[in-house]
Amino acid sequence: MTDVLLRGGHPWGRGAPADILVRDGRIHLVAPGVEAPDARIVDIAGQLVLPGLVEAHCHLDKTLYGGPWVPHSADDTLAGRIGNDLGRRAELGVPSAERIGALLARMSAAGTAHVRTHTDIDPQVGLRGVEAVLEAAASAPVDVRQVAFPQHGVLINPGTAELLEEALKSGVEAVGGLDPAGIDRDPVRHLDLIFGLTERYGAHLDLHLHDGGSLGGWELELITERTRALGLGGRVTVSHAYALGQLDDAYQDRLIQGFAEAGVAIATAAVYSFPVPPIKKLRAAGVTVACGHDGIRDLWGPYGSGDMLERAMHVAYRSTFRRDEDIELALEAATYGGARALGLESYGLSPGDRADLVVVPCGGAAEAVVVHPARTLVMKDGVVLHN
Ligand SMILES: Nc1ccnc(=O)[nH]1
Repeated sequence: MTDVLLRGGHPWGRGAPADILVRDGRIHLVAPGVEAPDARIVDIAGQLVLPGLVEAHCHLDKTLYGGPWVPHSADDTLAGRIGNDLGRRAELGVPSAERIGALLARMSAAGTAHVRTHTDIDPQVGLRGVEAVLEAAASAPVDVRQVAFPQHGVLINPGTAELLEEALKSGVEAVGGLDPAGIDRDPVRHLDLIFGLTERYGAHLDLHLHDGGSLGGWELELITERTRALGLGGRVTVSHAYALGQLDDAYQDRLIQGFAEAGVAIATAAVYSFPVPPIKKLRAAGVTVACGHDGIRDLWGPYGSGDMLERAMHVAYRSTFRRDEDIELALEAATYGGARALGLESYGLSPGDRADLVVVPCGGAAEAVVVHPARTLVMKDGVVLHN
């Protein structure tokens, strides 16, 4: 593999420009004035270099991306969306490895290097979604990790718990959950079940929590307690966590302190009208914050482009961030935060890290988020994919 020398860019966070020499899929050297006569040289003077973007919450298996436009047909309730999804997915050919592949290609072109996707598991679809994602991921220049996701409930949907376990046995790396109270009606049993699977299979856990207000707050307490008691810090993520943004400051602060101590991460998609979790407070307390698109052009909603810089803009905008240092927090969620939530190793812009890189014609992080211009260069494991 030929060495690649990215000349004159600004690696994010370094301040001064530096050349980046890439060798054998890794960052070999980051320094000014690197000489590498045998390397392929790419001049990126004055441009910003970011580590590969991390899509930490999406639903690849549900996507209609790459196919004809499908007008949105669900009503405006969670139950309505779930019912519409169940009723129409077969007719629309969901899950489709071809559609998933089209979306992964788009994500990669926009600089996404790592994806965590929640794949529906239920007695009707079985593990077909898992298989479709695996098939598409096998030929995509993106690392894809799946969450076995009980979209249609666990306790209320007999056979689902067994399928979750089967998915973990087959190598799916994380187990999911869904509104232990609002959907499954028994939060303690739901959480004990999915935490039990997490522990038994050495898995990660990433749970959807739409339940709002004090009910959601109480569920966040139960999640924190279990994470702490089982020593699963760093392996547990709560996705959405709308409740966090709805609670009073004192309760919010208590929950956030608990996440920091127990090692619970928060993933947000900054969706529609629900409050975004308080990212500044979470980060100030040392809690990992990740972000993602949620559904991209599927039966749950028509939006989403696959571009994580654009998604970071939505996160920043919905967080009412205006200052550069605040907007940068959204980019942090789309990069290092996501990497921590997913447990990625060798992620970053230092020698020894995997050479997953994105270059944008911007002076800094905030501009990259707000403008999210076309990518100058995308590199995955040392291979230039797009330049
Ligand atoms: N926001 C969501 C997307 C898909 N499934 C869910 O349960 N929630």
